[in-house]
Amino acid sequence: MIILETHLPDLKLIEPAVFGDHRGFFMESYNEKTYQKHGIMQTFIQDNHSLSVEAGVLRGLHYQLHPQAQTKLVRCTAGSIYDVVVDIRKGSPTYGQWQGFILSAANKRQLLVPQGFAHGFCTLVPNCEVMYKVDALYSPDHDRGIAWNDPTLGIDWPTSAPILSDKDTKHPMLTDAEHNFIYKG
Ligand SMILES: Cc1cn([C@H]2C[C@H](O)[C@@H](COP(=O)(O)OP(=O)(O)O[C@H]3O[C@@H](C)C(=O)[C@@H](O)[C@H]3O)O2)c(=O)[nH]c1=O
Repeated sequence: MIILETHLPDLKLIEPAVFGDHRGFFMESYNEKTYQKHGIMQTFIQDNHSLSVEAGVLRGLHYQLHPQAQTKLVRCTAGSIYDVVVDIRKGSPTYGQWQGFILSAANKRQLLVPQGFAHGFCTLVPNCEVMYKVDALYSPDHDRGIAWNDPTLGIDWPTSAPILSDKDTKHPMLTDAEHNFIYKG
């Protein structure tokens, strides 16, 4: 397993070890001891799985407030997505900056999205399945979002006319969004 550093502090891109043979492949998608050896100390307590049927489905940008803030370990197990995170930690040297990554069933890359980041993705092909572990339970009362098309963020999404949930059409811009994350350095 290899950890690739990113432009945003604490955000990690992970390339798991994949053992291919004539049958296909085997990989550990999570191993507590191995991940802890690489500094990923979170205790994951919920697994999520979504299917997006069409290309151009955009889910995001989402986060949960403290005390239900979530670290997410995200991967794409079918198809290919453009996965985007935005640093919304007050005092962070990269506050308001975003970075995007292609996660796919083929590249098997995982993104460790720390607490204090808004997260979203856009599907690049039909029938994308995304699976992710989180270290705090889902809490609708703490669930928040930022507009995917906030012009101050300027995210370069693969489409300008995505397929959205009703909820995702109504999020505020970052400057108006409620967020209570502090960058700890
Ligand atoms: C996120 C979530 C949703 N739900 C329910 C609420 C709702 O009825 C239905 C669909 O929820 P949503 O529309 O919020 O699903 P979705 O838009 O896929 O939300 C997800 O988007 C990505 C980008 C993330 O980062 C995730 O943390 C999560 O926010 O599933 C749960 O029961 N548990 C959960 O953990």
